[in-house]
Amino acid sequence: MMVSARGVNYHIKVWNEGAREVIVLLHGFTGSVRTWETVASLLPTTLKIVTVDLVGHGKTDAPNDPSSYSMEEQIKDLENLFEQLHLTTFTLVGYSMGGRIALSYVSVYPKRVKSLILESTSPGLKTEDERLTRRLADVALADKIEKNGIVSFVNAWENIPLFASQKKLPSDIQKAVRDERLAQREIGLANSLRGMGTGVQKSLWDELHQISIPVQLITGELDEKFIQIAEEMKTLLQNASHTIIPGVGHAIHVENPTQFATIIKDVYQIN
Ligand SMILES: C=C(O[C@H]1C=C[C@H](C(=O)CCC(=O)O)[C@@H](C(=O)O)[C@@H]1O)C(=O)O
Repeated sequence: MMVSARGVNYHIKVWNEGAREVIVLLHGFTGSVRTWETVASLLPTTLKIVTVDLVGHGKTDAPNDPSSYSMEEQIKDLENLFEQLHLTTFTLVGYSMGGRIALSYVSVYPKRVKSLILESTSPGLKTEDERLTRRLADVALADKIEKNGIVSFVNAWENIPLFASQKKLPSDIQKAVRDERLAQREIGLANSLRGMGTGVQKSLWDELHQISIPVQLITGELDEKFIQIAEEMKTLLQNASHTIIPGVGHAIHVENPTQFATIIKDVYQIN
């Protein structure tokens, strides 16, 4: 379905519409609702699964103005969408960029979220120096995406060290990830980096202690950088656990969807 917020038309996919318990899943950079198809197929029909193509991604509009992609505008849109969809309470799941958005959403709009599951993500960067350096890198990448096109970008992106562990996956799974990325629009990815890249968003490190709901931090054993980030986040959050999934890297839901689905089912005490 398409739902409009602030004049941005969002594509939303829902499984099990009539179910009572609700979970909302937010994909990462270069992702879409397709990200969650395998995990959704492993979850029970008693769980309503709501997935959103974030601004500039999937079938959601990709505005030309980078300011439409700010974290503040994205979480405001999500609140608008959740209101329109009558989602009163749910568990919110975010992968990577989607995790940064989930954390940002909860920090501003806490009332709907019963618990958080954060996969391979961060609360932003602590210092202005780090943010400036990252902003420059992300803007350069954004310009490169627009100059060289989506195929060139995906060829490079799928080969960054963060995704090395995905090379051992079956070719059909690797192809599904690649096809999902190739289906993106250059303007959408470029403006996503410019508007809500890791270096653009404000740091939430000093706000983590205010989050009282249960937070499950999940990282892959092969993803050292985000293991360390999760370990530090855990010390600052009021009610957090950190699970390291053996033998996988950054995209746990891609590399071990069964384990990822089990973590979700455990939240709802579903066997
Ligand atoms: C490379 C780094 O940061 C990027 C990596 C992961 C994030 C993401 O959402 C990627 C999802 C995917 O392609 O599977 C992305 C983000 O948070 O926006 C980061 O730009 C890094 O080393 O931090």
